[in-house]
Amino acid sequence: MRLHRCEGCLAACGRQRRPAPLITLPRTLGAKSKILKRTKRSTCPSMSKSNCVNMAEPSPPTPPDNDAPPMPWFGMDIGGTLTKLVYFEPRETNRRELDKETEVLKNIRRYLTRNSAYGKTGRRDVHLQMDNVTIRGRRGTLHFIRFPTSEVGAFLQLARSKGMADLVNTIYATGGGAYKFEEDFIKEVNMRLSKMDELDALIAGVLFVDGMNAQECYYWAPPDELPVHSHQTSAPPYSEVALSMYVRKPFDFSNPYPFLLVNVGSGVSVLVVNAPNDYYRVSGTSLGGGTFLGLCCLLTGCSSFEEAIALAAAGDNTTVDKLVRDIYGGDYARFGLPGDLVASSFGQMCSADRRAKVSRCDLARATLVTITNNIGSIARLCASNEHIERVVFCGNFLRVNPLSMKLLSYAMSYWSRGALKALFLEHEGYFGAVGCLLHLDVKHQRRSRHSPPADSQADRSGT
Ligand SMILES: Nc1ncnc2c1ncn2[C@@H]1O[C@H](COP(=O)(O)OP(=O)(O)OP(=O)(O)O)[C@@H](O)[C@H]1O
Ligand SMILES: CC(C)(CO)[C@@H](O)C(=O)NCCC(=O)O
Repeated sequence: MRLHRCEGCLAACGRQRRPAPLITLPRTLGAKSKILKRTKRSTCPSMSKSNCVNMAEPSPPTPPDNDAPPMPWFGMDIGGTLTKLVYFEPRETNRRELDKETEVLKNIRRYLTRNSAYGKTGRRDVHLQMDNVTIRGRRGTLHFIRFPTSEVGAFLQLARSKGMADLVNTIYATGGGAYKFEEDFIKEVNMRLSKMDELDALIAGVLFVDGMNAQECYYWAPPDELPVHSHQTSAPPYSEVALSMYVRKPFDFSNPYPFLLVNVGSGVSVLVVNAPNDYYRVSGTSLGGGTFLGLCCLLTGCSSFEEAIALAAAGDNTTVDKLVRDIYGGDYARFGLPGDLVASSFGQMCSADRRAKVSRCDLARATLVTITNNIGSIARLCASNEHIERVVFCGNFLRVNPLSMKLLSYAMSYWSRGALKALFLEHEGYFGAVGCLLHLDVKHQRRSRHSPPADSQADRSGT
């Protein structure tokens, strides 16, 4: 069993990560989520606590699937900032593959699974690895790899040097980069990109991963779980002191609909999800993770997301922002605006004196708070317009960023007087790539079995 490492988590959570239970990928996306939901609630014995412990027991052998697409299986999400690659490593090699398995395939597997860093910027998120996943009757491990999209050229060179191009002629890809870099893939490594819509892939990935990992969905709350607006503490409820008390708790997402999905990537998309194949994009904002990082680089001279987050964690936004009390001298009680609330983000920075005194950490913190609160406000308005109570935040902006998660949790709860719940997902920014990997299954199936087109958004996507 792997010990969960909550990267960047302020509190060392030290909880044990359970191996993912055995799930069979169903035939269509529509059926898939229904089956996953049913499985998670009742029919899959491995989902119960005792059975999850039993996952260490030997599982039945994987049935041979002569119809499966050839290995290696990848799903790729080429986003505005980061490219995410999900690799399925089969546990056993079937007879057909034993005959056929080339040195190249073995080398690729070894290279991907024995390293956690690739070149200068590629990283495998080992703590997110999912063991004992079953896709198309094949049991194996999902590996999660990311690199900056600006390094796609280096990735293509690596793919060529590892001989991947000789083995794989089609990569299943999503995200804007699947369109933008299509010709580069053909020119550089003679690989075709089979494209899937990024929001279809995102939802398919969220439902699949949540179905496999009982601990996927969680929330942050004060230890006593009292609604945040009823707290009577000396410190403002959104201060460092109050937020540092928040603890992470698992949330049972087995009955998810409807929910609002807020994907905070470079930009932000807000989706209303009513059912696996019934969703729409209700809103979005260009003020997202890319804005946070871009502004932080400009204002502080930092050069990485991790550095920006570390600066923000050590900063104080009240030296940068203008608070209600800076304007009113206290609360604006008539309309319920506490004195500690930010009245104007960066509102102090018009003063030359204050600019001279401000620190890099404070600037990073104010940038984080500004972007996070804006996303929170948009999400809250969308949720109340759509009469939705559960707001699920995902995307890599939340990576190693518990501060934003806690701020969002506080804001959702406070401004809705406890009606809205902010939820988070462990595999943050990888769902699009997972959705793509599943699409590989659906597409191959359709090609090989001549089955009628599945009634799913994924199947209507521009592939
Ligand atoms: N190592 C990192 N390098 C750069 N940005 C990072 C990193 N880790 C987290 N981030 C944050 O994640 C954001 C990108 O998130 P994500 O990968 O979900 O979106 P994307 O797919 O690149 O963008 P979009 O969906 O808008 O095309 C960045 O803008 C940044 O705020
Ligand atoms: C353009 C996408 C969908 C690319 O992932 C994303 O960055 C986004 O949703 N941006 C916000 C665009 C808007 O203002 O609605």
